[in-house]
Amino acid sequence: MGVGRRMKKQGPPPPLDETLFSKKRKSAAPTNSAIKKQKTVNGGPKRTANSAGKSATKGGFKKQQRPSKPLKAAVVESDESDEEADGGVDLNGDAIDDPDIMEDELLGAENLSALDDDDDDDDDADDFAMAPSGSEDDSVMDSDQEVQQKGIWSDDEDSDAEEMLNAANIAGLSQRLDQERAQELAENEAELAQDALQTNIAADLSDEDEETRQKSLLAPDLQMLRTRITETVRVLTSFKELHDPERSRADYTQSLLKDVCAYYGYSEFLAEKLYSLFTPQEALAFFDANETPRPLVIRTNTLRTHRRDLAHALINRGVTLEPIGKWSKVGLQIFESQVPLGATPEYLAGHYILQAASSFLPCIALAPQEHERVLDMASAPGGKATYLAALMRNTGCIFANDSNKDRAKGLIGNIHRLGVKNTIVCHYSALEFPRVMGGFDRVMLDAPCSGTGVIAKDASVKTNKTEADFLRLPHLQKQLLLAAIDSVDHTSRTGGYIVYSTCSVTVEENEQVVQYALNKRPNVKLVPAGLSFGKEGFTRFLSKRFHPSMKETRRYYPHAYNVDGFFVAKFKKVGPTPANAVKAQGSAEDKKAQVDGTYAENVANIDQDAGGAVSDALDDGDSGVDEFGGFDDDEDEKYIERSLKKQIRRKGLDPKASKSKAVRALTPSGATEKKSKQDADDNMVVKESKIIPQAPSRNGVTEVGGHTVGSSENLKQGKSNGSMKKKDGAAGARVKSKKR
Ligand SMILES: C[S@@+](CC[C@H](N)C(=O)[O-])C[C@H]1O[C@@H](n2cnc3c(N)ncnc32)[C@H](O)[C@@H]1O
Repeated sequence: MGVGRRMKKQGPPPPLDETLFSKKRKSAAPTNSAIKKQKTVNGGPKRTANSAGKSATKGGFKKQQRPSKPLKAAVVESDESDEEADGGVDLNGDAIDDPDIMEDELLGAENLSALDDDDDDDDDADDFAMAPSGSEDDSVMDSDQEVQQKGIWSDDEDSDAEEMLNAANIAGLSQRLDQERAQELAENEAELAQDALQTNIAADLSDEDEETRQKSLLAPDLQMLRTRITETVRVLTSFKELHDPERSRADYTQSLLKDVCAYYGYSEFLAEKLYSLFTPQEALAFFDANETPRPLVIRTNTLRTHRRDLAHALINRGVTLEPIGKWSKVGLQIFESQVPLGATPEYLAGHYILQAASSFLPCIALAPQEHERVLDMASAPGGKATYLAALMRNTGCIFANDSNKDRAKGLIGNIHRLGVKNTIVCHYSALEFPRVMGGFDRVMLDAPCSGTGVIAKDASVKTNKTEADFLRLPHLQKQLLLAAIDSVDHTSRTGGYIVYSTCSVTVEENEQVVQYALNKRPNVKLVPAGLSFGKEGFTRFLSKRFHPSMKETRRYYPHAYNVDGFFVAKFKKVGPTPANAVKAQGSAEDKKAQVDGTYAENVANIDQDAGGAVSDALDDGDSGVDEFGGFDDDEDEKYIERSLKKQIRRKGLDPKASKSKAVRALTPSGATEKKSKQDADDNMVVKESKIIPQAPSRNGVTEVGGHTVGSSENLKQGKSNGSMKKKDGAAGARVKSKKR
């Protein structure tokens, strides 16, 4: 520890021995020689300050000399000296106003008592020097006296000094003191550095664990991390040529993910999840893009103005802008603005709304027509609902629903400001549709999601999403999507469409949800979203396989299009809702689970319920399954054959040898149908939390992240095989009696 700190911590000076100063006090300022002498005494211990004991001389001297006010006036230039002098005054009973001084005093008092307890301390000399001169301990006095003899002026010196002191040499002296002060500080620094070094040496740097621990305490070297990330990505991209033979791809990937977490601040869990969506190079671009905000975009409200007029008005206010691209006739990208865009007269008059470009996409995909009846299931704060109203030119009727009443208030504000007149706001849980209302021409489900597409807007997503979120959210999304599908009127002359969107890029919240809906509602199919750009949805992801039509869905990434990450899927409802499907939605269990947050735990159970409900509908062979129309028998045949071959292979038989059998299986003979029934039942087991080995489904939608579920194939079987009714006798009976 440096001299300066030691001196501070040594505490307040002892009470003055007035006999030593009585004459000085009366005299004028100390003479130059007196000051010189003092500095000599001060300087000595400073230069040998590395030794703790030696600093005692300095301490003893300083503390005793400072209270002499003339000396202070003439000599004391440094803050430290000031403090110490004041401290001395304070200890003698003067009032303390300066909290720093108070702290010094307290520290000093502590140190004094500590030193009292520690007779063996090297600093004994200090203690003694600091001790009141009236101490009874002779040895203490000796030590103290020695110091005093060095530091205290004699009367002769005093008078010499007085003669020599003048204004000029005070200035010179002051300068020298400054230099000495600077030197002292430098020495202190050096001593501190030395101390720190010694501490490190004592910590045994050779110990690897300790080294790692020390490293982890340091701020990451971002430049080094960045270089390593780039280098690892380079190796992973050309692995064969560039990899170190000692290291596997998994090694490189693990080290890359670790660096990504340190560099960008992701949890390991999320970094891995997002990384798995891309090639290493693209993943890096994605992570980078999440570090910069997307362009600010406004949507022209065509219910109030035209984009050109709005652009002129804003340019006149000092806004630099341009159209966002050919794909939108209403978007304007803002580059610079002299005015707050949320408070311009045009904004207040409802000529535009601040809306991310990617959030236009689901509305363009839904493409509502004038005079239609549209449901926006989760609509607050209304960016999309008000766009739908504009696309419909304020005709027809939009039900803008959101379960969150507070958010619905914001929605109402936007509806008023933008002059929307065809919209009714409600706040049900969307799970309650279509029991609340159904028969819509189109339904928009912009689902609540994890927000992995908008990390640039909300960096907390990097760390606050857990595995439970990716069970809970997809479960809710699946149930909401079934509700959306069931709320549409498949006989709508102009519509019959559902758009599902999220601002997340994870497969769990997108393709898996869509696949679930395809499996549970064979009366819908994916159709082109009508969007001029965007990447195709995954038809396979890791070990998962999705329906080929998944390529009709669209993915948006910040690094690819400079828009928020988004997902859009468009369905066409081609058949009626299964008879018992509505029962599955908004069930008592669903609501309870939603309220008490037990979705994750109940996922398997609830899903089975839902599966049961679907199978109810499927079971009834006579319940007009044909109404589910839109199935392609030829296409199904292909899948059925493939599935049967797989089964044969699993049994250890040669599928080629058994080809005739497999082909026979395609004919609806009783035996094969029974087997098929068994497969269908197996496939109805839906458990998200477990991967259950299952027989493949036979509509081409084989395994979906460990689920296998009912399919169009089941429907046909249900029709031709009355035994399926047994699965839910009650449901079957009910539909049957209705038919009769
Ligand atoms: C992504 S935001 C919707 C944004 C909105 N579509 C827009 O463009 O302004 C998701 C919304 O879903 C709502 N939500 C969550 N769970 C819901 C449920 N069970 N039923 C209805 N709305 C729900 C949330 O309150 C939230 O406002």
